[in-house]
Amino acid sequence: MSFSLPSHWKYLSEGASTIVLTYNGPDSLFQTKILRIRKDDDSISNDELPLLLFQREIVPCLIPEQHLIHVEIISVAKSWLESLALLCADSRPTWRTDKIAVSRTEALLAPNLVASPITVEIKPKWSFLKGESPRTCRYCMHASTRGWATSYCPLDLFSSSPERIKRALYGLYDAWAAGASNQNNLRLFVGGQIVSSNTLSSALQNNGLCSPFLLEDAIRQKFVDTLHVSLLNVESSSLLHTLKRLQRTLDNPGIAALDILWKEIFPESSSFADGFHQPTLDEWYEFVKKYTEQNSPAAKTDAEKLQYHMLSYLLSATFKDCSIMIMLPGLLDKTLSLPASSYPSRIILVDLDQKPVGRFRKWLDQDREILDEYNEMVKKGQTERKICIDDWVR
Ligand SMILES: O=P(O)(O)O[C@@H]1[C@@H](OP(=O)(O)O)[C@H](OP(=O)(O)O)[C@H](O)[C@H](OP(=O)(O)O)[C@H]1OP(=O)(O)O
Ligand SMILES: Nc1ncnc2c1ncn2[C@@H]1O[C@H](COP(=O)(O)OP(=O)(O)OP(=O)(O)O)[C@@H](O)[C@H]1O
Repeated sequence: MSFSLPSHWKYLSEGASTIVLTYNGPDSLFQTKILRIRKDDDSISNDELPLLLFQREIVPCLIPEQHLIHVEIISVAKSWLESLALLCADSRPTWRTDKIAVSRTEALLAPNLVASPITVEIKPKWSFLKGESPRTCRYCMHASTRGWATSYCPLDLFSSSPERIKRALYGLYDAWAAGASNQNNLRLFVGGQIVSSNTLSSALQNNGLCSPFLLEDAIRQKFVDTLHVSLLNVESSSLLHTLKRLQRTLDNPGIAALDILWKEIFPESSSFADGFHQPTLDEWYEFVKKYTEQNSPAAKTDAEKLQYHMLSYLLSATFKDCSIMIMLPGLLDKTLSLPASSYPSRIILVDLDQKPVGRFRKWLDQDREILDEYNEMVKKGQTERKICIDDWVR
């Protein structure tokens, strides 16, 4: 990256582990790319290769290629990252206090998915009901315990009912429009820039995507209708169904059951998953082969069974935390010549990083905490128990 100036990169967005920038310089090599750089975190390794190989070799065994992007590794220098960190400091949300990991020597380049007239990013989260909480889904409990005002339920988004999908989209839009910036389930990009509810209307107008006379409520309606058509399209429905199946089946038998299994096999172990190593690429291959083969022989020993379920849960965590980027040619409009079949132009999954094994303990504790806290809130009358409907039939 030495030939690209840090000032050519513009902050776009970020998650818990990475910051993403778009290119605004003269080099055509980067003009269609984003740069994804890591923050100081509990990442699985100091170099990007294991993450890249996981995305290139393992994920495509489970997700059709047309919903994936090709990611490349590039070298970065410490001074270059330090300059970049300074340049993007003011653009970052104030509540993200973590820093760019300037000592890392590699970053990722990926196709820029927000270059469409409109890109919608949905982070759908968990699509299923868990045994420990047979009525309220994990997302809805977690949102309540965090004091989030939202009517979005992932089980609606992943349902087979067009009405429920529409309800989920209104829920996502309304929470986003209320400006809760730490609610990360919906992000909108217009003309390559991230937009807020305050800037949406002007961004749409400036990009010739809506008339100046369209009121806020009409934009909301049009936006939800456009997204609804896009998600009901065969390719999108099939992707949502695949994601739902992977999340659910890979999570089986669940983190609490895994903890029990762990204790049975390692009674001397001080803590759940303590000493469990990050799977190698070969171990991932072997796992995916067994998972995808219908008639694979059952694990022979308890240790093999544990290894299988640990990898399975680790992989489920990736799919429970990924985001969907939906690229749109504009807002659906009967006066435009574009047929409904052009919505979306593409639908891609991002953030398919391999999760670090150090998270197992966090996941076990967090699930318990969310469940206990939510039950307590219901008991104290601080919230009414939400009933989420899981319509999974295979
Ligand atoms: O545990 P969760 O469900 O809160 O998920 C975390 C996310 O929180 P969310 O609930 O989406 O606000 C969290 O997102 P935010 O920081 O809230 O944007 C991260 O995605 C985190 O994963 P990672 O650190 O990037 O590997 C996510 O952690 P993992 O559970 O995937 O380890
Ligand atoms: N290829 C891409 N093109 C455009 N924008 C992208 C692309 N990949 C990621 N982004 C944006 O950057 C943000 C952060 O990326 P990503 O989700 O991969 O980071 P993360 O730190 O792993 O996030 P999380 O906290 O959700 O796990 C995304 O939410 C999205 O807005």
